[in-house]
Amino acid sequence: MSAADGPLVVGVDSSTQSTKVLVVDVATGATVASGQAPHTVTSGAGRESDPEEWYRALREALAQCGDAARRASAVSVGGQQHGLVTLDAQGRPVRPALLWNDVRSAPQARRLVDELGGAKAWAERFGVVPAASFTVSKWAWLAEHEPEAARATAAVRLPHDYLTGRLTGEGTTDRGDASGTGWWASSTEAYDEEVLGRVGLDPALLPRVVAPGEVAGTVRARDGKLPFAEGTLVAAGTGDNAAAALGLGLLPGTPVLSLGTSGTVYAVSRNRPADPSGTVAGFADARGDWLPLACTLNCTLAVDRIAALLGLDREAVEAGGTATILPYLDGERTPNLPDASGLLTGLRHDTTGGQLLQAAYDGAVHALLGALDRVLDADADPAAPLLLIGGGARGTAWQETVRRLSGRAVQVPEAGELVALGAAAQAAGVLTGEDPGAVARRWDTARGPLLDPVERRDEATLERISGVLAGAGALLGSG
Ligand SMILES: Nc1ncnc2c1ncn2[C@@H]1O[C@H](COP(=O)(O)OP(=O)(O)O)[C@@H](O)[C@H]1O
Ligand SMILES: O=C(CO)[C@@H](O)[C@H](O)COP(=O)(O)O
Repeated sequence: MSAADGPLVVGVDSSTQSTKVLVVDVATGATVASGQAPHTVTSGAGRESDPEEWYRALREALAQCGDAARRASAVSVGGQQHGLVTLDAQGRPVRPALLWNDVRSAPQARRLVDELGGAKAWAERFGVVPAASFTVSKWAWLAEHEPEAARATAAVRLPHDYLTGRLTGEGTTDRGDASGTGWWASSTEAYDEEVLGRVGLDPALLPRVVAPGEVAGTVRARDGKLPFAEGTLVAAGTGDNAAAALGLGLLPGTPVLSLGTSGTVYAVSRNRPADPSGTVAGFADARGDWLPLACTLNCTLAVDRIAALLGLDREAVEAGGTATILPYLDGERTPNLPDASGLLTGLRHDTTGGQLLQAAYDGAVHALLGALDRVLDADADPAAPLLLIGGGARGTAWQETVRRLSGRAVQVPEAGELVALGAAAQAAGVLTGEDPGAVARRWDTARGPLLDPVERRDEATLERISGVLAGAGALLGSG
């Protein structure tokens, strides 16, 4: 933390496990204060969180920033993508939010794909093929299972829209987060009335899509519990992956691997993506380009859970052995196996606990690397380092697994909170008129150690995992 040279901005990351807040000096990019507060996520069949708790966590994290937050001139919120927030006429949640990793909506997703012309038609029109994660599938689930809650809903929001609305009192979103709903068509860059009609959602319930660089509103301190002065600028905000892309000042050709509750792999592209296999979601970014992205449901939490079951520290991995783990503890999205559970095979008398733990890391990274080339444009430089971010990027076992299985150079930015930093860059952009990507590059946010590529990628392990996956169809719920 350092003294500030310029005006201050606040960047917020409201992600699955917690809210993180940074107060950043616009002139230098230095973090002058930070805060963090946890969220509660239900376990069991679904994954739900109370949006009011996100707001309490935001206030708590801001309070930890002390006077610095009170001096901020602009604020922006990055949030976990896809979550369905349903509000009543008073703006209060009708029920807890259905989160991106809640797979109960898988049957509704499959039905929507069939009803609107199949996967290819969806990819071409919407950029995405609905999976359980997408908001449209969640609304269809709600309408079917809790029709009273659907009827009581006066406004539908994404997590970052909800928090932005608590700041401004207005219903807004941005193209980045809207592109993960399944009711925003990437081909027209607008809400799609046909799909909304199909799931019985009135377009009037949806937020206004704020254009890149436009202000969402200003702080209205209606409850007096926020540190911001009334009139503080509020930027559009965006989904957490699009915010991290801003935070890295990402340019086309550089891939990002994010290791958090979700694992994601993505790149910025000037070309609108349309992958009919559904592996790569053709999201919009927050600046006017595109963000082809693949996402897994099982990343750091799944590997930490397996370490806990083995009674091992998360770094206690050992090389060798023949074990394969598909760590699909929450079902899986990439590959699209919402009904799957974790699978262990190849166990021998001499298999060690450390080898099992390494197999869990390998299984978590395998699916992400399988999509790596598909998120990059054909002319991307294969020597460009992979940027490794998210909580897991701090771990040596994660870093070494990615190096060994990708064969690429890996760069680990020193800045830990790239989603919050991206939101801060967006807030700085509305203050100074700069492009947020250029702000992040000026702040040199991607700076960090560069780990050389390994001599030879570990193809044998990747092939073994692919083989297990191909042969385990019925066990994984796809047979
Ligand atoms: N030093 C570390 N080494 C490995 N993993 C870590 C480390 N610190 C945090 N993590 C992992 O980071 C995860 C949280 O990452 P984060 O990106 O903040 O998640 P999310 O954005 O989904 O809330 C935790 O599940 C934890 O396993
Ligand atoms: O669903 C996706 C991306 O499509 C996830 O990446 C969510 O956006 C949640 O992110 P984290 O909380 O794991 O950062």
